[in-house]
Amino acid sequence: MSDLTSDQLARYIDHTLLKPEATHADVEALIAEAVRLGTYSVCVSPNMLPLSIPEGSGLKVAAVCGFPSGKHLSEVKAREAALAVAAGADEIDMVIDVGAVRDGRIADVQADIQAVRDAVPAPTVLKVIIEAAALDDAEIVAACVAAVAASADFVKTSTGFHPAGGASERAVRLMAETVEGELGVKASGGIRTREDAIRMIEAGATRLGVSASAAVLGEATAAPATY
Ligand SMILES: O=C[C@H](O)COP(=O)(O)O
Repeated sequence: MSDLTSDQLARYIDHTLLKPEATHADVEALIAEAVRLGTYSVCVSPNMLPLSIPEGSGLKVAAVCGFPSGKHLSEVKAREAALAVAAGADEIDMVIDVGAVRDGRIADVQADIQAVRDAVPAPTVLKVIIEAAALDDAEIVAACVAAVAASADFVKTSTGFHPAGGASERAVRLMAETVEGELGVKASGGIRTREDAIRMIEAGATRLGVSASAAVLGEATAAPATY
């Protein structure tokens, strides 16, 4: 994997801007940078949709849902996801109720994911953010099993906003082992360098959520994550 070209690495990346203070001008700049870098998609907050994606660019649009706490009612998440798809989202990155996993209420977690899945069926891609840094190994496995059972398309490590931290190789490896190729694995949160990105892919990530994409693709340097 260390011999991936920057173009190949870019195709793993959801170029992400989820800061509360983001403006429409910031999102326009994100799109322009994504097209220039050749990333797979842009990932934005749902109220920034619809986006003006340059024709012929092939750039996909991802929107988050229940972000960042996951403590929204399932009906609210489902509606939020459906509205985002109606406004042009190809992919939905939803946050689960992390506390429900820690309570052992896995049936509730599965039902929450299923509510969103039912609201945005295929071909919309559904990613399930489990906030792995806030879970122990058994909880990570349980959350991934719930995502598989609810027919999600990806499990995703992190929102990038949790004080416990972002993606770790250990969590990515455990998530990849659990979903056994049935679902994709998205590593996100704290990926700041090409080396970080390659480590995540080698651990089993099939997609990366990155705000510092220019740095990861060798065009700049990024400040380290401050978890
Ligand atoms: O998935 C999205 C994350 O918010 C990206 O986190 P980051 O800003 O640490 O790259």
